[in-house]
Amino acid sequence: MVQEVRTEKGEEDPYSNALAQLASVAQVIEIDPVYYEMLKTPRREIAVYLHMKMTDGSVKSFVGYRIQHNNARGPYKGGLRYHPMVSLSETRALAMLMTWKTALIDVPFGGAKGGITVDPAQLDEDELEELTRKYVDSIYYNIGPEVDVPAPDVGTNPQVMAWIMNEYSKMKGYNVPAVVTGKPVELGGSLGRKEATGRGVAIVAREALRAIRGRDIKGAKVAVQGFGNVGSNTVRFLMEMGAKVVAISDIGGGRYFPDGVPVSFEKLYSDFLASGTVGKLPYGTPIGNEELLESEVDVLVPAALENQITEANAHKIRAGIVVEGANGPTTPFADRVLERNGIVVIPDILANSGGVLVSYFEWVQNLEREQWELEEVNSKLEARMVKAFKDVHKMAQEKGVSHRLAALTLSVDRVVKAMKLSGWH
Ligand SMILES: NC(=O)C1=CN([C@@H]2O[C@H](COP(=O)(O)OP(=O)(O)OC[C@H]3O[C@@H](n4cnc5c(N)ncnc54)[C@H](O)[C@@H]3O)[C@@H](O)[C@H]2O)C=CC1
Ligand SMILES: O=C(O)CCC(=O)C(=O)O
Repeated sequence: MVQEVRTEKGEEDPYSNALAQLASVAQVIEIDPVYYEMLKTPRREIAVYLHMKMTDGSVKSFVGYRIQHNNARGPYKGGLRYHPMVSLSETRALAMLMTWKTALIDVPFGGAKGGITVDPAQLDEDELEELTRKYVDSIYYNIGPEVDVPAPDVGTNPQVMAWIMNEYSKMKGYNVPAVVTGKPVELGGSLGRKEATGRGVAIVAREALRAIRGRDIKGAKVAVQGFGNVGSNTVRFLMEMGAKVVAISDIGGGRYFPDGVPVSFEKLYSDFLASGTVGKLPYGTPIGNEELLESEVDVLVPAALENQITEANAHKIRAGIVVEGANGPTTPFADRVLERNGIVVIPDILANSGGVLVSYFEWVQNLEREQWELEEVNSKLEARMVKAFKDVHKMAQEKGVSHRLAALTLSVDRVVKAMKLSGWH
């Protein structure tokens, strides 16, 4: 028993929830106690303090993390988050989720996550670049194409990835595109990576609705919370599939469209950019975040942050299925309530794995100095997402367990096998 690992208490502590998920797997398959103990904690935790001279001459300090959970199946892999609520517990939990996600979608990576506790909207472009470069300088010895490969997450984007690549490459003395994924295409990023997570969420929603409810995605009513990279692309591909997107939201508010979004996705997105938030779109009726989550739809996609479906609102959810675009949007308590109410949850590690899958494609392209056509990326993404869904669905049916437990069980089993074969003990 590792005594120093303490977690905050409460339903919404991300690391406690990640540990609870791991414990649930141990009820389904036998996990050698040595490996179970190893999986409960990350292999390495890095905390760095970044001191910055701001544009106005003041000095500010920020804390950044890189948590490396497991690398039995390959280099550590996972996104980098810039958000004021970034914490050690959250980053630990997200790193563990990445280990399960890479195993489930079966790419040769382990799991990691990084973050800086900062509101990027409060920094100007120069400050953001400087902060990113300082972070890279501080974790330089612990990242690299064969070591740990960061990628975008909440509050970061291809530009931030470009700075990471450049700072790392400067220190190496030569160009190292494979140190990071989600880069701009001009710098070796993969075609299709930016849209990949949302595309994958839409594919999994389509498959799940068909397999579980016997319904076609065409005409199905959908609500999507969050309109960033994942949320907006999920809306885009669901609209392309003919779904009726009746509610969308972001941090600035939401909009309800009883008959579906009344304009094309391109128009919706340009109106969103012009108004700066979904809450100020010139059409649709205003809808609150809670109301959106509780709307009566075939598919609900939480695609913002953790802990959106909790003890407080789980009993009010009226969706047919919940497809987790975000990481950790449903607490374990809420999971049980939804299951009892017959609402199927398609878990994060399956639903949003399209992002890391195309990150893997990007890494391969970088190592081989190749650029794949968009069609090749998208058709590989489609095939792998459909297969992953089918594997999880089959396991859920055979074992009579939730899709989350089936997905976690498949993943943990693969990671434990890799640890065992490598002789970890
Ligand atoms: N970017 C990626 O490729 C991947 C992201 N994810 C997960 O998807 C989720 C979203 O990530 P991104 O779209 O990349 O981040 P983002 O920073 O691009 O967008 C986040 C969105 O959530 C909204 N939001 C924040 N708080 C909200 C609230 N209380 N109510 C409604 N909306 C709120 C923001 O306004 C924004 O629209 C996160 O959980 C992330 O870890 C998972 C897999 C890959
Ligand atoms: O693309 C990646 O490497 C990881 C993206 C990520 O952070 C996630 O899937 O949660």
